[in-house]
Amino acid sequence: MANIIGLTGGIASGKSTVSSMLKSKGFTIIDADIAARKVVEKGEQAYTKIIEAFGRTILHENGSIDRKKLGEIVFNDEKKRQLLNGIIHPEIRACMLREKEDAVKKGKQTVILDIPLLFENKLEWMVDRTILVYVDDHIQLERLMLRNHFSEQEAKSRIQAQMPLIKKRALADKVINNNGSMTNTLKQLEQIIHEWNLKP
Ligand SMILES: CC(C)(COP(=O)(O)OP(=O)(O)OC[C@H]1O[C@@H](n2cnc3c(N)ncnc32)[C@H](O)[C@@H]1O)[C@@H](O)C(=O)NCCC(=O)NCCS
Ligand SMILES: Nc1ncnc2c1ncn2[C@@H]1O[C@H](COP(=O)(O)OP(=O)(O)OP(=O)(O)O)[C@@H](O)[C@H]1O
Repeated sequence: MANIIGLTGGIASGKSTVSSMLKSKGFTIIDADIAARKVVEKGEQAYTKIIEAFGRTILHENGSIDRKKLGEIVFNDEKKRQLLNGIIHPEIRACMLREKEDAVKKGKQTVILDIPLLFENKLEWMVDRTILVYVDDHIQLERLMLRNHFSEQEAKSRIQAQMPLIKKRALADKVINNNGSMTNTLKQLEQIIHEWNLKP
């Protein structure tokens, strides 16, 4: 039986950083943000539904979805965000479950599902155990502004679209505190791998 681990956190809390560490140890990662990009490629079902719902003004000239434009709309309007979520989330889940099954069939002993909205969307059923990558609010805000070149307002509207990390802490099986150095984060991750006896 493979171990299915849910890796979650908040925007810019450090999930990709932790998932890179896991990848370099040979673990298989299935990333919801990557699935979200695949399922909206030109010609996919969700692509057509998004145009029907949001109009052609959210497209680049080449017909692909302008993520910056769509992001500005949905992170400033909860109803529109829910409209997008309703279109895209079922497709993301189906895509991730297919990839997970493929990995299990290939004999992987552990499969990591990196899902930012795992707790918001009550997706605990998809995984056996959960790891939360946590940071304090002010560090999350700083790192998000720095990484995405967002204004404070832009960063806050994205953070506020998610369940506060402090609430997620209470729901996770393990918490990695990513306030400190990457080395410190790696140490905490290695402790969990050891404790849960995870093998790629
Ligand atoms: C709105 C979109 C086009 C913005 O694209 P952009 O390239 O700027 O951001 P990206 O997709 O890399 O997401 C970055 C982070 O934003 C957060 N986020 C994205 N979508 C949402 C959402 N609907 N609600 C809350 N947080 C979200 C996540 O923490 C994610 O890791 C895109 O995020 C999207 O299609 N979102 C809907 C799908 C979704 O919920 N994805 C999250 C993973 S399930
Ligand atoms: N321990 C750390 N010390 C300093 N900077 C860090 C640390 N961990 C992550 N970062 C930086 O913070 C930013 C956010 O980290 P990362 O991209 O891993 O978060 P994420 O949770 O995957 O974000 P998102 O879900 O929004 O893509 C990145 O620029 C990353 O390099």
